[in-house]
Amino acid sequence: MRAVHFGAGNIGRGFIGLILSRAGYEVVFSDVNDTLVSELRRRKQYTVELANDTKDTETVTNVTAIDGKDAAAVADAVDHADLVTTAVGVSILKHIAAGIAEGIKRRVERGARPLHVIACENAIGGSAQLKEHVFALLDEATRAKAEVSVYFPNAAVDRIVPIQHHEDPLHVQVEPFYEWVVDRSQMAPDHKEIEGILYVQDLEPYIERKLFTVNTGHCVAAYLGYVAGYATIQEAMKDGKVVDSIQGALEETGAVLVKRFGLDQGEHKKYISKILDRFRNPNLTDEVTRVGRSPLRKLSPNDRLVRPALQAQEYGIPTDHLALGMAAACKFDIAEDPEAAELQQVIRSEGLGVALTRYTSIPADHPLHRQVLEQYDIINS
Ligand SMILES: NC(=O)c1ccc[n+]([C@@H]2O[C@H](COP(=O)([O-])OP(=O)(O)OC[C@H]3O[C@@H](n4cnc5c(N)ncnc54)[C@H](O)[C@@H]3O)[C@@H](O)[C@H]2O)c1
Ligand SMILES: O=P(O)(O)OC[C@@H](O)[C@@H](O)[C@H](O)[C@H](O)CO
Repeated sequence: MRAVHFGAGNIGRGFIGLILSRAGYEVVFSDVNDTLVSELRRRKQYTVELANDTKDTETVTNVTAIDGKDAAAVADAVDHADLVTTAVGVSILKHIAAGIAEGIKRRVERGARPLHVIACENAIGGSAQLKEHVFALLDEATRAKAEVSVYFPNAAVDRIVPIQHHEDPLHVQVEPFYEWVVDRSQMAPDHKEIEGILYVQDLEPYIERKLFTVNTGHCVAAYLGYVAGYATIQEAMKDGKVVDSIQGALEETGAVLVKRFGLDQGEHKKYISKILDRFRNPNLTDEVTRVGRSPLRKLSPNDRLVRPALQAQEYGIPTDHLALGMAAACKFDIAEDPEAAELQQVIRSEGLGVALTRYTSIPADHPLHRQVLEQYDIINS
């Protein structure tokens, strides 16, 4: 069994590759980072260390890599894969679509077995987005055949994996917790189950609970942490004021989630508290620049701040803390982050109100828009 995984980065090596290798797959990573590719090809294994007191370490074996820039190699790998997964970043999905499309074309021509393609990105409908990019590149006849032989089940993935700073470029330190949930209703009827994946009939509550709790809380920690001058999430979590704001934001998203999905309030409270403990993990060093990265994506209408805030507004649930998170995102001034640089440039040249409407799609006359401007003024005062 061979899995082709796009993205040999932090979550690719530290989570997806590990689970697939444990389940008996040969894992072929496709990446554009030459060092990662050549080291994976040479050593065919790497180590994953848990961020616990005993630093438990596991060797992940039966792995190799191909150069993601080599279109022929990528298409060939997809053609001969039993499973395709990705963890490249949702905005990169369009760049890997051509290789996947070419591989699918060849599979369809030779009548290959059904294939699952699972995007393991932080987004609602990540695999569906990838499917759209891929199918746009197929001719009508191939599309019709792929429609019944290539499945793109959506997924939710949860494991905190910071930027790595080790001498060994393949070694990766991860938090002990993990959760990988896949939408069974979008899979081939006779699909094989992989140990380590939770298959569910309806992914919506899982992905929204994850994105609007773990990722909402995380980005509020990163943006407020940045504003307060902290370099890491762990430092920010020692500031009671920052923690109160995260807690407030998660109470707001929590009220939405409880209402939307009928979650048990007490259970959800425990879920929030477990997540705050994960952020505090003293064995991790997770930079606010990583967790806050790509603020335009994080401020986009379907992402972790705006979507739950708009839902909260509809339900009459307060949104002060989510608005504070959005305002703090607008203060995230990291020159090396192209989205942060763009946001700052637009705020400087056209003003916060214009920037906010452009990137969040919140109309200027919406109460949430006003609330974000107010919170921004409070931060500045
Ligand atoms: N790190 C985490 O804690 C975490 C947890 C859950 C989900 N995620 C999600 O997983 C995805 C990856 O995040 P990450 O933290 O591992 O990022 P990362 O930057 O460590 O890894 C991304 C990898 O993709 C590679 N890549 C870029 N363009 C490519 C291309 N065209 N073809 C093949 N590979 C390409 C990069 O070289 C890099 O190695 C994101 O969507 C992120 O939201 C991350
Ligand atoms: O990967 P992003 O940029 O969508 O979000 C940054 C972090 O919040 C994220 O990577 C978390 O560490 C992860 O989602 C935990 O499961």
